[in-house]
Amino acid sequence: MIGRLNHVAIAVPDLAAAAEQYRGTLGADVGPPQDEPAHGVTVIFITLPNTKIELLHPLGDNSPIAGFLEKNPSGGIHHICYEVEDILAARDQLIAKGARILGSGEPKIGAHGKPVLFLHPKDFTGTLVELEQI
Ligand SMILES: CC[C@H](C(=O)O)C(=O)SCCNC(=O)CCNC(=O)[C@H](O)C(C)(C)COP(=O)(O)OP(=O)(O)OC[C@H]1O[C@@H](n2cnc3c(N)ncnc32)[C@H](O)[C@@H]1OP(=O)(O)O
Ligand SMILES: [Co+2]
Repeated sequence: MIGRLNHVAIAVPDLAAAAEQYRGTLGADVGPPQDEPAHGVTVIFITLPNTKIELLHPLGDNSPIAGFLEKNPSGGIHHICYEVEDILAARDQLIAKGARILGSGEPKIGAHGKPVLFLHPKDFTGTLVELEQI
């Protein structure tokens, strides 16, 4: 079911400072900020040779990552995103195996313009898993 690692997401308290750390200190290829109001975040993608890092910062009053940053004020790894070929088929298989899909259960369009879903962290060894259809 899951394929390539699409990205590892890091929630950060200061997006500009984190971007400069990756650009200036780590010499990485850092993209521009992208507001994603439907997801309650602003994201910056960092392109690596074999995957991406997604820097996340809350956007708006009801960001789903606000609680995470309250518990982790310095920031931290927030989720991991795997690629799938058919997100609805993957969802239905996961539900049949007892996994919980977060939100309405219907995919939303993510930062790459592709459908994404999130799986409950308690079902996957304390790790928030995102699936992105490629
Ligand atoms: C623009 C799209 C972009 C893309 O890649 O395309 C994105 O990635 S958008 C990213 C932002 N959106 C989401 O994260 C959506 C899914 N997330 C959620 O719905 C929430 O964050 C949720 C439900 C996972 C957690 O919400 P909240 O922290 O408010 O709830 P709780 O405090 O009740 O947490 C329940 C339980 O889960 C633990 N938890 C929370 N976040 C994480 C995490 N990132 N990794 C691991 N565990 C997490 C939390 O500590 C609670 O555990 P407990 O033992 O009960 O304390
Ligand atoms: Co993501």
